[in-house]
Amino acid sequence: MKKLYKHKKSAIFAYELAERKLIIQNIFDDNLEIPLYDVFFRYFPRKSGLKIVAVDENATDIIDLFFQILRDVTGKAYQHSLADKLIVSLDDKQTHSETVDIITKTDKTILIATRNEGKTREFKEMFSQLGYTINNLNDFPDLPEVAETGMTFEENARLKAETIAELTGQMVLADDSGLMVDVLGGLPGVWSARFAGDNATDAANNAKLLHELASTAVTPERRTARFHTTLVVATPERNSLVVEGEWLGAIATIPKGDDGFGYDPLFIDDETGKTAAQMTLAQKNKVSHRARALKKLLEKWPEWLNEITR
Ligand SMILES: O=c1[nH]c(=O)c2ncn([C@@H]3O[C@H](COP(=O)(O)OP(=O)(O)OP(=O)(O)O)[C@@H](O)[C@H]3O)c2[nH]1
Ligand SMILES: [Mg+2]
Repeated sequence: MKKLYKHKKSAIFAYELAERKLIIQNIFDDNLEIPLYDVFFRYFPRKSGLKIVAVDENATDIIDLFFQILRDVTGKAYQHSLADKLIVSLDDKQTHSETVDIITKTDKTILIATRNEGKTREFKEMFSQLGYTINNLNDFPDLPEVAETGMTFEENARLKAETIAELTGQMVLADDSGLMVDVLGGLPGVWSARFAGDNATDAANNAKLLHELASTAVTPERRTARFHTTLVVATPERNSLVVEGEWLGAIATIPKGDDGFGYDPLFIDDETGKTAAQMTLAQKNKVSHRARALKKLLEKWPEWLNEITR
């Protein structure tokens, strides 16, 4: 996509001015480019006038921003005023007078259907850059435990997201994830949290993993593994949005590093040779299975959100 515009103050970029449709994107960090659903709007003429969908931003700010972009992109000094109608003028002549239908969503909180504080910390860091506050199920002690009875990551992520969305009436994001070790035929997989038994600690799961690999006399080349995440976003009234992400690596022979959670001290990143627990939160959030899945989610988000607001 051709980059048309760089906003002077914010890290906002405009792409693709085709069919009178403008998509604004933001830069998530150095590597990840995502549609910024937070400053997302669509501009398309309809019989009844112009429809602008502004999500999670003040609608008039978005309109001001739109005209600033229009001026920069066209090089023309468009002016506008917004009262009952949106009036657009160029060189003191009125060029447009249209009724405006503005839909603004201001809820900047996302409920993550998890009790895992390690996952939550990662989501908080990723979403804070988009101005979102994250809650998890530990903030809602009255909500019931959702049993992970599925045989796949998607089934479990759907169970968590869709059950909690039904119960709360809110938009809910769920993550089902796990470690898949090749020589163990993909185990612990969906059973990663329970590998050493129900309510197992991270230390017990790690010890069990090392034991399994030791007993099969696994050579270093045969210790390949991947982390997998399936994310599901659900609302009571829509089909859920499902994406996944994977991170390739290998299992260490001894734990290394103090950061992260779960199997992080044993998971060696293919690219850097560091364990996930030797990375800072910001480093892990650039390459992890969860970050990759979230990037895909944010790419699909505007279109999916637009279906909801119709
Ligand atoms: O070292 C790790 N770094 C990670 O980045 C990671 N992501 C997932 N995992 C492991 O996989 C289980 C998920 O199981 P899971 O998706 O059912 O989550 P969970 O039961 O812990 O919480 P909830 O979200 O279900 O409430 C977790 O407990 C961890 O053992 C990870 N380990
Ligand atoms: Mg779980």
